[in-house]
Amino acid sequence: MGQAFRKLFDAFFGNSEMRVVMLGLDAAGKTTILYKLHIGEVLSTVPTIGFNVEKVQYKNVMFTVWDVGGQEKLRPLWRHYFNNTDGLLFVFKADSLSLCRSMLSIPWTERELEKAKQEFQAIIKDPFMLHSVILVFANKQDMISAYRFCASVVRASLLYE
Ligand SMILES: Nc1nc2c(ncn2[C@@H]2O[C@H](COP(=O)(O)OP(=O)(O)OP(=O)(O)O)[C@@H](O)[C@H]2O)c(=O)[nH]1
Ligand SMILES: [Mg+2]
Repeated sequence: MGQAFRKLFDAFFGNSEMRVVMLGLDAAGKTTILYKLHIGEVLSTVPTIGFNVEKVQYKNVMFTVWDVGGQEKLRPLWRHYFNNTDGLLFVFKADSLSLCRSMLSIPWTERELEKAKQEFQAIIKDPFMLHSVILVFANKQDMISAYRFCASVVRASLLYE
């Protein structure tokens, strides 16, 4: 996880203040990531109603990171966070079980991944987001267990795409 954030942060390097908005479907892990970045610990979370915002210092850059609730009823509010945003961190659940279900065409997870893709595409088409740096973060990859082989096949095909 650290490497991916380091790359995002390096892309910004040279500026002193940056605004990042973190979006993704509910339970993707956004708030967990926010506090891991902020205090270096994994805290227990509750679903975000509204937003959390924290400042994260990396080298000479101060990032203001907005973590916005991802529940369906809250998604129409995402666009209010787009203005003046330098970076988008889009988080989706890439635990192996979800990916394997998707690969094996089990409908519930397919819809979830498809929904995440649709939401992501809508965000990056918004005029306020056209010049934002984007990082898409495949979270929950620690949840592998028996699905390891299936997951690596899915990951390989995602990378290929
Ligand atoms: N195994 C595992 N669990 C994770 C990971 N990241 C988050 N979780 C768990 O997933 C659940 C949801 O995490 P949150 O950070 O609250 O999710 P969120 O994206 O902020 O959800 P909303 O606020 O509803 O949009 C929590 O129980 C977390 O502990 C991860 O990388 N691995
Ligand atoms: Mg949250």
